[in-house]
Amino acid sequence: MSLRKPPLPRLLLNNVSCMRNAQQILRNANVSIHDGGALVLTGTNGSGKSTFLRMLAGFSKPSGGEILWNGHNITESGVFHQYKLQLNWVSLKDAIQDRFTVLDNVQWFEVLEGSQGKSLPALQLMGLGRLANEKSRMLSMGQRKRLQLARLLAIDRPIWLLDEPSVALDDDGVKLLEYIIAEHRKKGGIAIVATHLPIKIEDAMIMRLPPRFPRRMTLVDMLDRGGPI
Ligand SMILES: Nc1ncnc2c1ncn2[C@@H]1O[C@H](COP(=O)(O)OP(=O)(O)OP(=O)(O)O)[C@@H](O)[C@H]1O
Repeated sequence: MSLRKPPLPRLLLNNVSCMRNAQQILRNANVSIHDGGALVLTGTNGSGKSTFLRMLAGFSKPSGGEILWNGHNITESGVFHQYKLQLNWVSLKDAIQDRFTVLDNVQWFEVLEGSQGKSLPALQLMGLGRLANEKSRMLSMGQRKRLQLARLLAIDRPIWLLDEPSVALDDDGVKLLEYIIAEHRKKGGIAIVATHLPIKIEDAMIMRLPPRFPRRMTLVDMLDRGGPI
């Protein structure tokens, strides 16, 4: 009989609670994420998905409990310094400089990371190869999102925090997103995805955040009932 201990989860949320504007978003959550794992956050608009991701990125502290990376609390300054280098973040703010080329907008991040040679292949995979030398202001919303996803590939960090990564993507774009998440996980990477759109992520843990406010009748309900507005 083996007495070997099971491996530590790479990320562990230990009894974590989270507040925003003095309102509870998350209460006593316990989640373990191992290498290759995925967590999908769902919930209505304003339920706190982005807030939760920001907390995981260390931009805010849990109001209770602790977030452990390799068993260490990420809010400790020595740990945070290492932890933040593991993260790759896609948010609705795309940090794209319109006057730079598409390639520059990826390469700049790659250079900061101290690597080279991955930006163009990443853009090609995301279907933007032929636009690489165009100014970024030429890009459509979906193409801007594809550029953000190319950055994920060019920088190649193990923990991906993706806030609504499929917004503005067409069907092919969503398939590419699903593909790169699956490939990232095969290499042992972790994907944490906040979304209210369906994205196929195999064997993902799903965490549904409760609505922050009691639901009142909305315009959509009134239209469904066919009643007067
Ligand atoms: N910059 C901010 N300052 C103060 N409060 C904020 C800020 N951004 C969001 N909030 C509040 O925090 C709550 C959670 O917002 P959050 O953006 O985390 O929700 P979400 O689930 O990601 O929403 P959505 O689906 O609309 O993107 C919201 O109800 C909002 O009122």
